[in-house]
Amino acid sequence: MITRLHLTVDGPAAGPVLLLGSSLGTAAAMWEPQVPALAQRFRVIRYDHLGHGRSAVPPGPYTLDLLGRELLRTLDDLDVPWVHYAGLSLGGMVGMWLATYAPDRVRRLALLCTSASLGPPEQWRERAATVRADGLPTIAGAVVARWFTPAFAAARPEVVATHRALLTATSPTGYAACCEAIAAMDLRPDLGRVTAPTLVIAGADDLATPVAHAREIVGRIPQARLAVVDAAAHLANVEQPEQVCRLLLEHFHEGRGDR
Ligand SMILES: O=C(O)CC1=CCC(=O)O1
Repeated sequence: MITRLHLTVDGPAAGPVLLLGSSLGTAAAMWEPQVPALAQRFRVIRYDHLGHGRSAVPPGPYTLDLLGRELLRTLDDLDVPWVHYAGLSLGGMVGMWLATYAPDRVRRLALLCTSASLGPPEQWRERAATVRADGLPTIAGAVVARWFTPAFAAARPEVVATHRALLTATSPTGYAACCEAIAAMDLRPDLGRVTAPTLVIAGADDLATPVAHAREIVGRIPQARLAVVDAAAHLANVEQPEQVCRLLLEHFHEGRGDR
């Protein structure tokens, strides 16, 4: 099977693989602030979720199980036995799925600005219906307002515009189908199966996936610890690029002797 996921690959061919998963309504470009530093040590593979970026857009609804299995098939296609994994928001949800149901494939895990259960489901189904009917520009203002703090948005309007453009370039079909995956998701009961040492990063000002959601994940994954990044909303890796990069490098570098 040829993978349906679009991949962007950087770094040394022989380096340990670090897989990066992006948030709902973005794509590989979301990780630009971290890639140059990460790619010095790791084979960095950024994938676009199904229905996002340059990946295939099958008709929805999707489930976390579908998104996770698609990624697992991609690793099989690439003959990659295990990865380090970092994912933000939807990327973190898929990372939790992978580390829960294929624990041998994930050596170290970083979960950024994410949640194991992000209700209420009706709101996600309504968002999906709105996007299918009226397109992404209808919701872009409200969504992007949660991606950055007001201070950052005022200081860096060009960064906000770049990320808004990622959102509005996303397929409405793919976006809506992923909203339905989030609506139906509850990863909490099985998080105890995760064996990978896990770093959970939360943005102190994240209204989309508040710090309490990060604490819940830390409470359920056996070897997890929390880092809260100040002056950061939902796209914490964009708003505080150096701090997040340092946290990721430390976490994945600590794993150089694992297994
Ligand atoms: O789009 C949002 O409101 C926040 C979000 C939830 C999952 C994700 O990837 O982003």
